[in-house]
Amino acid sequence: MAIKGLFERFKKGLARTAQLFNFRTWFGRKVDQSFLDDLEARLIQADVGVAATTRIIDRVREAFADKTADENLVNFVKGELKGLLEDTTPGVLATAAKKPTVYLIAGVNGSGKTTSIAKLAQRLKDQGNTLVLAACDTFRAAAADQLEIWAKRAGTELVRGASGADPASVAHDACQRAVARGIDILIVDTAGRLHTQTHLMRELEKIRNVIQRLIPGSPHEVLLVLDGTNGQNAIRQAEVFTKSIGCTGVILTKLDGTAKGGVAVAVRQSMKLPIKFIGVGEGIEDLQPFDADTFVESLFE
Ligand SMILES: Nc1nc2c(ncn2[C@@H]2O[C@H](COP(=O)(O)OP(=O)(O)OP(=O)(O)O)[C@@H](O)[C@H]2O)c(=O)[nH]1
Repeated sequence: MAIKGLFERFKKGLARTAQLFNFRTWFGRKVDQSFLDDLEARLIQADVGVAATTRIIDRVREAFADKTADENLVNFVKGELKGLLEDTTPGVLATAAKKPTVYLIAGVNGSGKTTSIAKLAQRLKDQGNTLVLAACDTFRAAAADQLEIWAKRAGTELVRGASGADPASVAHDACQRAVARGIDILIVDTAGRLHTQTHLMRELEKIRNVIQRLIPGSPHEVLLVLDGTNGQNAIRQAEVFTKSIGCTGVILTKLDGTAKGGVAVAVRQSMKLPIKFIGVGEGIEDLQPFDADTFVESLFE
């Protein structure tokens, strides 16, 4: 997508968070303690996180104490946010030297996991890849049904098990099928809720081990889907999942429904996980490669 189109989409999707970054009304104010307190409150409200907020406030104090707030200050804050996001390669996912490439997708129920997989599958298919989707949430038949609908729509194959089947066995079948058919990419959906967290994490580890055994060097990405509207709670989820299955990146969803879009900074800072994609709407085209520059610029529009 052209940069302008991407920018417009980000801008529309991030409009609620952007309301908090409308600092132009503050132009002409003196950068004193009261100004810094107001700036701090906005950053915290946007869920940028305490550590990142403190750093930004300290840096603004250093550079602008007793000056007058103007465009330079806005550009300075933009620069700080971009720096904290440490973006490297927007939306780029690792690929296998020898196919299939495997992406394992995790996240709690309702985070937007299935929808994100559908959007990602469509994107990868449009790029000319062949795909297999594996529905490893065998506890909730509805989850596999939903994925099946999306798979049909995207014209990709789906592997699913009987209700209550061992999720690792579904992963096993999907790996075998992907290898046998010379498929480019296998995307593995997993359950997000079991009766205990320990059980859930153990199941995820088991799936991961099966994939690793059948397709050496995989999974090439373990993507954690986090609901942006959860703000700081998303960080806690990220900690639990990362500890258990070692995530490599994040898909941050539902940023269009929240003023807490600053959580992208908090996730990047506290978890050191790159944000690969963001969800800025329910449409299939609303999963966009995360780009720190575009993200920050659209917050200040
Ligand atoms: N506004 C908005 N809605 C989204 C976005 N991503 C997902 N959703 C919606 O969030 C709801 C939950 O998404 P699912 O994909 O079903 O979530 P899940 O994590 O797979 O949850 P289960 O299906 O319960 O396992 C759906 O109504 C999606 O349309 C987004 O970026 N923006």
